[in-house]
Amino acid sequence: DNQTVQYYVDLISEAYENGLTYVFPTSAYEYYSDTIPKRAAGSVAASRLSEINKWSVLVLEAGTFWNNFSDIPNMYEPIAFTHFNWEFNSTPQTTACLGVGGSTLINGLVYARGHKSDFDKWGKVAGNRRWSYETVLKYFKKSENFVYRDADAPYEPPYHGEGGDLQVEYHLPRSPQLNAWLEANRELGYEIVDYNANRLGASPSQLNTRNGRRDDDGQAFLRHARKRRNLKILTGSYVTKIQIEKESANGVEFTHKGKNYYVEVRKEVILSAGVFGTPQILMLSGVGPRKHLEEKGIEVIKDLEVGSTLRDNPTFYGLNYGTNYTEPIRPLADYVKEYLNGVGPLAIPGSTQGVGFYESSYSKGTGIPDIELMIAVANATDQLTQRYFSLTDQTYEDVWKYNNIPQTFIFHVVNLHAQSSGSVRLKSKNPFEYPVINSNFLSDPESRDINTLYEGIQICLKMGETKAMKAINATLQGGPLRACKRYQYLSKDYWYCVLRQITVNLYHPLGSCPMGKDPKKGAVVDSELRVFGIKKLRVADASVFPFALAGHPNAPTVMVGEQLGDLVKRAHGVDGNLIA
Ligand SMILES: Cc1cc2nc3c(=O)[nH]c(=O)nc-3n(C[C@H](O)[C@H](O)[C@H](O)COP(=O)(O)OP(=O)(O)OC[C@H]3O[C@@H](n4cnc5c(N)ncnc54)[C@H](O)[C@@H]3O)c2cc1C
Repeated sequence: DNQTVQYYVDLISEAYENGLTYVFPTSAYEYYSDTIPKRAAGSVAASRLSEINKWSVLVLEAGTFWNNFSDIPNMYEPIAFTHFNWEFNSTPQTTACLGVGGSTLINGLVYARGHKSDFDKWGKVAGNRRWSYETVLKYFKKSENFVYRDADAPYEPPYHGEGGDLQVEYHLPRSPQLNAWLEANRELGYEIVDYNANRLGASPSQLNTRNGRRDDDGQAFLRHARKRRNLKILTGSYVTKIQIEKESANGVEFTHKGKNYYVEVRKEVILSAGVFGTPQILMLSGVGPRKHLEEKGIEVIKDLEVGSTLRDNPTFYGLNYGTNYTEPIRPLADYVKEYLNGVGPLAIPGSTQGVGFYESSYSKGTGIPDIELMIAVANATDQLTQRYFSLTDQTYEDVWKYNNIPQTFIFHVVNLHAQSSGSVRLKSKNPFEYPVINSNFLSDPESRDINTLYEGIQICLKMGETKAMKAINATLQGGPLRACKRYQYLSKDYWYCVLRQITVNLYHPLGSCPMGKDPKKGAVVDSELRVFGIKKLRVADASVFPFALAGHPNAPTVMVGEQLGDLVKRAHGVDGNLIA
């Protein structure tokens, strides 16, 4: 009805307005309260463990539950300027000029699991076949509810699940730019494929939406489970330490509404605080690199390489194309009505309409993608974009400011298997200080990371030359970037300079507590997600990934949560209904 439409119009208008002046927190002191959303692996773990009704499960989460605003997928940028965002930042980068961090923002909802070869490698690194493709596919399918609502889109049923908690669907409708891009792919010999079936090629995006509304992991896995009497979710609870005695996790210290509490654990502590929160809590608890902990005055309980690796998918956002197609700009109320019917631009986060997976020269002929391209269409750039990526005024002016937004689309070039690795360290032993995050992008000695991104740019430029793209008069916009004016515009040197200026993360941090066989070689958890040398303590989140995958991390994080459920059940004598 009109009242509902107006409610959403106000919600969205206010968010855009507030975004321009919102002041970011710089520590959990200023910020931590009843405000941050819960998500990902922790939600899956809580859901699966509370299935056993004689077990009591307590979830400690710093934030709160989802709301009507977080449900709107394309509030992707504005929501970064609200209490939903921790706003972790990387240290200034020497190798890539932008070092935007950011963790528990509301995500881009692209459902892309990674390639089967990633998981077969993971199984080897872990020394356990439960992480190999054959097994993880069963977990992916268990979680998934694939709803096929675009009959023209590719779909390979053997790779998808139905009836699981997390919905996956294609967005509707497709834009003319997306169709032109899919056609450009065909012209260049790339197929239109179901990319979750381990294929190279392009497709409209598969998204975690439920009839156009965000289906975040909290809602997906706890919508029903939170009604269970043996599951208690205590929001606004900031975990400061795990109490470890005699190499065993006995309980958890946390702050709730200004008071400190200690909860004793009967079975196990499951740490799912994410790629920055998990290593921070472990180190505060005495589990981490000896030298670093001693420097911070923390008693060392277990010397492990916690936070010594940090990976992401470095991404180049700077390829904007103008076209002769003008996306009609309609009143916001129209878009809201579409959204309430499950379709339209508000239902597509970051306007990411299409994604494609490609080989660089490093992976040529293997069938394993290491480049991803994403196409975002009109409405995806504005002044919030500048704040979102912390772009300098000059870079913003050179690349974005003068584009005619309704005629523009953008290619994002993603390096899937980045070699560079950064770190997560404590600023101090004060648990409310944010950790020190160093992304360390484009730092690999062989320059493979930047070379791969450059090859991705070349694929985009070729796409821009296809008949399909010429038919909409696709023309590269913006530039030359003044910071790179010493190089000939569009030369190889120019692009390398641009890449060092505006490569940022894709908010896909992972791997700060990696799984492996040998703690002496940097592994923090074993193949059953147990922290080496500490009893009753497991980690279940994206920090356990051993390396970056050829996909987006949420689907594999959910898979980790599913594995956790089965591992804990088996360890405590529940055998029925387990996958592995
Ligand atoms: C902007 C953005 C876009 C993204 N786009 C995509 C995408 O399109 N597709 C995709 O697959 N992935 C995407 N991701 C990544 C994906 O969302 C994450 O990989 C995934 O959510 C990681 O889950 P996690 O369980 O490891 O941690 P998180 O989701 O970070 O969850 C950790 C939880 O722990 C809580 N916490 C942390 N510290 C404490 C503490 N001390 N006490 C209490 N609670 C604490 C946090 O509040 C949070 O709720 C994106 C992420 C962002 C930020």
